[in-house]
Amino acid sequence: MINNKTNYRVPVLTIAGSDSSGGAGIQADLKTFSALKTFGMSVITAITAQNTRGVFAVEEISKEIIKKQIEVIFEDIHPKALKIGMVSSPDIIKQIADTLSKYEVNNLVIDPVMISKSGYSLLRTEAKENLIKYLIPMAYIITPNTMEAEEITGIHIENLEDMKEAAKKLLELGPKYVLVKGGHLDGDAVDLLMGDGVCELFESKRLDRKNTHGTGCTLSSAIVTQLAHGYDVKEAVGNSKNYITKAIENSFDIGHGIGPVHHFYEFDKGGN
Ligand SMILES: Nc1ncnc2c1ncn2[C@@H]1O[C@H](COP(=O)(O)OP(=O)(O)O)[C@@H](O)[C@H]1O
Ligand SMILES: Cc1ncc(COP(=O)(O)O)c(N)n1
Repeated sequence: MINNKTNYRVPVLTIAGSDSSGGAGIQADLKTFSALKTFGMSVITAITAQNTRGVFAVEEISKEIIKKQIEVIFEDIHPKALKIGMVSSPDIIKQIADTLSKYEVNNLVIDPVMISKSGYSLLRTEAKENLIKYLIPMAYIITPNTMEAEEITGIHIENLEDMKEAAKKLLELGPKYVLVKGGHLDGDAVDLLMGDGVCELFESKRLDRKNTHGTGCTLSSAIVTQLAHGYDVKEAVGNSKNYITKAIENSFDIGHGIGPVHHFYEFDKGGN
């Protein structure tokens, strides 16, 4: 995954919420960006008071400062790839879409975060419509888990066939590719990539681990880094699936609830 395409100076961006306990959200994104040898930047959309046991409060950031953060980044350090994670309100979603539309946006990964592993709603009910109408059509790739794919498409997902049906419906909303993550189904952890003539499965053994806080954030951030390094969509998803599998395998107990996955910062001579 780290080879002559790696360039530690490649700028990447996350637009997401802060997780005070460091396992998910902006913190997971920046850790992944660093571990996968890119220069991470952030636009914070909300502050959550969160730990491994749950989310206890959420305060949304004003849409004016969200707009300003995006503008000053794009007018100075143009990201090679970016992701959008937790965005809880319809107004903030619209603001982000309007602001991004002023710039050339490449490699936009959208992780349509809805509910935390601990069961807290991170997307207001009335925000779903704007997510579908304004943000999803701008994406290069969206990465819903099965519950998010169900919520957006109305298709009940129990198996791979259902995942395929949902992926087709999600593509009709406008993103170039869809990765439906099968982490919440029974059996092996199988993710389905679909779009632009591609239909491919990315599989790993299901790991018996309780500490999966931040898996979705980490996977979508890894995809951002691989796109920024110049990999095509299949390589980017494949490399990222390997990274998240290793990160879950090495996840660890910290705190009293659902602990985080492990990020890898080993020195590697492959980059420049
Ligand atoms: N127990 C597990 N063992 C192996 N891989 C897993 C496990 N749980 C999730 N994954 C993988 O982690 C990634 C994130 O998936 P998922 O947990 O479904 O997303 P989210 O965090 O958005 O709910 C996917 O690649 C999924 O297949
Ligand atoms: C700020 C923020 N963003 C995203 C998640 C989802 O992560 P998970 O599903 O692992 O709880 C989270 N818990 N907090």
